[in-house]
Amino acid sequence: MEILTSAEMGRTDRRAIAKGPYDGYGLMRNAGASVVDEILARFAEVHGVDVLCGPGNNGGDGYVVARLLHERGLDVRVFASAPPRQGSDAALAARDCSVRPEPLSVFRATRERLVVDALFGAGLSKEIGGPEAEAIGSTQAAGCPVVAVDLPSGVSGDSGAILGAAFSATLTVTFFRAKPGHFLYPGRERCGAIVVADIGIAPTVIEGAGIKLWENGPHVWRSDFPSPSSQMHKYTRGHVAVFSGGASATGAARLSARAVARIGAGAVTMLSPSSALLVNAAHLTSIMLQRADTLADVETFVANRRPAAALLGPGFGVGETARLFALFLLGRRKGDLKGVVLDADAITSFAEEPRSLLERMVDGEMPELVLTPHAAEFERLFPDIAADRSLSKVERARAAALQASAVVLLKGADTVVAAPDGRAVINANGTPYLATAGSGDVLAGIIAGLIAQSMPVFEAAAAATWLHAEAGRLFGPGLIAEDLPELLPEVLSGLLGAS
Ligand SMILES: NC(=O)C1=CN([C@@H]2O[C@H](COP(=O)(O)OP(=O)(O)OC[C@H]3O[C@@H](n4cnc5c(N)ncnc54)[C@H](O)[C@@H]3O)[C@@H](O)[C@H]2O)[C@@H](O)CC1
Ligand SMILES: [K+]
Repeated sequence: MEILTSAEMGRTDRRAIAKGPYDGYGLMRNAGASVVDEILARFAEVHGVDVLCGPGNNGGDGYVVARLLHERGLDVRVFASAPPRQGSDAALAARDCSVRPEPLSVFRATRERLVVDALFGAGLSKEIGGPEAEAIGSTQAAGCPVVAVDLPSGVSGDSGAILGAAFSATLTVTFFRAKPGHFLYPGRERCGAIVVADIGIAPTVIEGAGIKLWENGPHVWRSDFPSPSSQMHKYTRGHVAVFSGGASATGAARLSARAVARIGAGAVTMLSPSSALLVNAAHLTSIMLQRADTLADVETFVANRRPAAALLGPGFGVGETARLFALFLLGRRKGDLKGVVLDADAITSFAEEPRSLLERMVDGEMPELVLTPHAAEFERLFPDIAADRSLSKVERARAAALQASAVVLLKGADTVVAAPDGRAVINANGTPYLATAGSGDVLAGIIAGLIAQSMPVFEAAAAATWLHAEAGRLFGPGLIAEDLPELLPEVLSGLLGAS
């Protein structure tokens, strides 16, 4: 489940070759064979295949595919953009392929034939132009199925960015492990279905290689996931403070509070300004309500009731009060308050003076901080990182996490969660139905609820992202944010086993 950058994959290939049993050409033959297996399984009705080969090892994989399909009696044509470098594995693969290559410039896609894209993979180093761009255009116009070898050519394996132009594949077969570009947009939508094929590289080859990026899923955080024991009472199951906005903006915090409760925290207190007490009281049942207008009110509450986690931001309003409350919470000791989740308005409140937030960590004894920005909020808090177009979404989240000594959850269809120590996950189980008002408030509540139950913060944020997306998928069309907390029990049953 690790995700490897191009450089990490290159090192892995070299290490695997050094360890054996496969040499470079052996791995290439396995790679080509795995692509052929997928083609035969999924495109049984196709009789004509056009294999487009680039000059590097991605093209080498293409020659293997062409040879194997030709040996099975399919009508195969090969179009090469340039010959492989002499002495390379790709040159061996081209030598062993009896289909004579034609120049890429004569290639015209037709609707009936399958295109195998083996122009560029991990080695894509500049914008695509010339005959390669024309081949992409012709394929797109024909609307024929496309199987991409390793990556759709034009998609950066490291960032998912499109360099000039890119194929839109029906299927992408990649090798050993997925790459960031398979999960990060816009690359992700160019990949079609993704198959990660075993090409004979032992998983032990990456042990000790310092891989710190994973596809998000229970394998990353399941062992830290809370499960209540019979000795617990409600406060040892975690008490969360959720801050409400004013009288006309209380819904967001109530959505958060509901999610905190549903994810298993033992108790939730809504801290509400006087102006909103009646509105909140009218809508809350098991969730406790406490008046909190001033910092003194919050101080008294925290001292007396000692919440394990706090969530500030949803519907709260942007301004001085949010900054004051946030900095007070972050100034506690970790022994008293495990973590603080700052979302939405609480993030925007620091846009004018981010330093007070980003430099708050004076020692490791302070509460952990989780920031949950969407792209615009991220840009407000981390303008320099957001402006650096050379960084992938994973690198942006990591840089921000390091700068803020916080777990940063950078939202989107490809949400990334990063920790200050460089660990990161990309989430891939989302659904477009999650893009609905209040969805983020629920997510923030799930995170706070898990932190209160003593889950480490990075794992809590990653787990919350995955559970939230599972709930969204479970509901499907017609989803509104109110549905999400109510679906958590079913998602949790699936995760924990209904016992
Ligand atoms: N032993 C290995 O290392 C293995 C590698 N494999 C394949 O090898 C691929 C990586 O091979 P390479 O590192 O040779 O890289 P690629 O084959 O992806 O591309 C490198 C070549 O393309 C040229 N190039 C890059 N961008 C270009 C552009 N925009 N326009 C024109 N030319 C451009 C480069 O100058 C270089 O000649 C993987 O994606 C995978 O498909 C697999 O065969 C498995 C084993
Ligand atoms: K490719």
